[in-house]
Amino acid sequence: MSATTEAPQRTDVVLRGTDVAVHFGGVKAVDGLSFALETGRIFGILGPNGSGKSTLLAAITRLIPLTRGRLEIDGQDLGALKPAKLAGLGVARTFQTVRLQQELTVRENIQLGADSRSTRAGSVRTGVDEAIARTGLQGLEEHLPGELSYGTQRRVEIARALAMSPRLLLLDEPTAGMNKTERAEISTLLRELRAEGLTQLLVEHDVQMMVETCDHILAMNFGKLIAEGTPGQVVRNEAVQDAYLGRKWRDNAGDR
Ligand SMILES: Nc1ncnc2c1ncn2[C@@H]1O[C@H](COP(=O)(O)OP(=O)(O)OP(=O)(O)O)[C@@H](O)[C@H]1O
Repeated sequence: MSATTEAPQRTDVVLRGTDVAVHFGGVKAVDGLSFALETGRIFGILGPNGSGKSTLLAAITRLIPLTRGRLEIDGQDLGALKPAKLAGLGVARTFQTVRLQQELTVRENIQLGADSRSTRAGSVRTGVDEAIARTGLQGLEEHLPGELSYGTQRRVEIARALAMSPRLLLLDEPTAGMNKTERAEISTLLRELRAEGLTQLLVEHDVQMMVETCDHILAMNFGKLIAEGTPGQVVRNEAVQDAYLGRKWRDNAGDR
């Protein structure tokens, strides 16, 4: 890992969840999660399909109400906040399926992010041109999303989120549809942003990418936390291997 992608040593909590639960009738999509995301670190959520990862992100962004528990950004209770106020708190996200304005160009989509920019202390300032450059979209600014590959559209989503100058960036499978080289580029970008102090929460099925990118991983199954720790600790955890990874990761996790 290069010096520019090291995690800064800070300990203040950006997002805290206490006994967070989201139930859909009898389905306990998220069921009593407690966690603390400290400033300037990359947190990952690992788990099989249906384990509650996207529901947790939706709860954090106030798209789905909590059944129980509490979420706080910088100590402020999210339950009392309208979803539209989240950008002002510096929370930006990308979605599992691309959600770009199809009739707007790449630049115009990214400008939308800049228009809802956070002015909050601790946010990472990124202008529209810088967001375009950092996500490798130069030359594509005047294209419509439909003219771009799926992987490139996902980069536009990341650029739009960066243009919001976030303090907390939530990424739901940001590298889905990307090839190995593109995934490595995104991993490098996320680690550069971490070095600038940006706290990130990453949901991703590519375990290798998670191991290489994250400082701390929360592993979920059936809405509950089954393990957490460094990537190495989590991929060596037997419950995680049984639920999701398979045993090949036991001896193959590296030292992280
Ligand atoms: N709006 C909803 N209404 C009812 N059940 C839902 C709703 N959204 C999610 N669920 C259920 O909640 C559980 C958790 O789903 P969720 O999409 O959060 O899992 P996930 O870990 O993100 O899965 P994937 O990896 O496939 O994206 C699943 O059983 C799902 O069917």
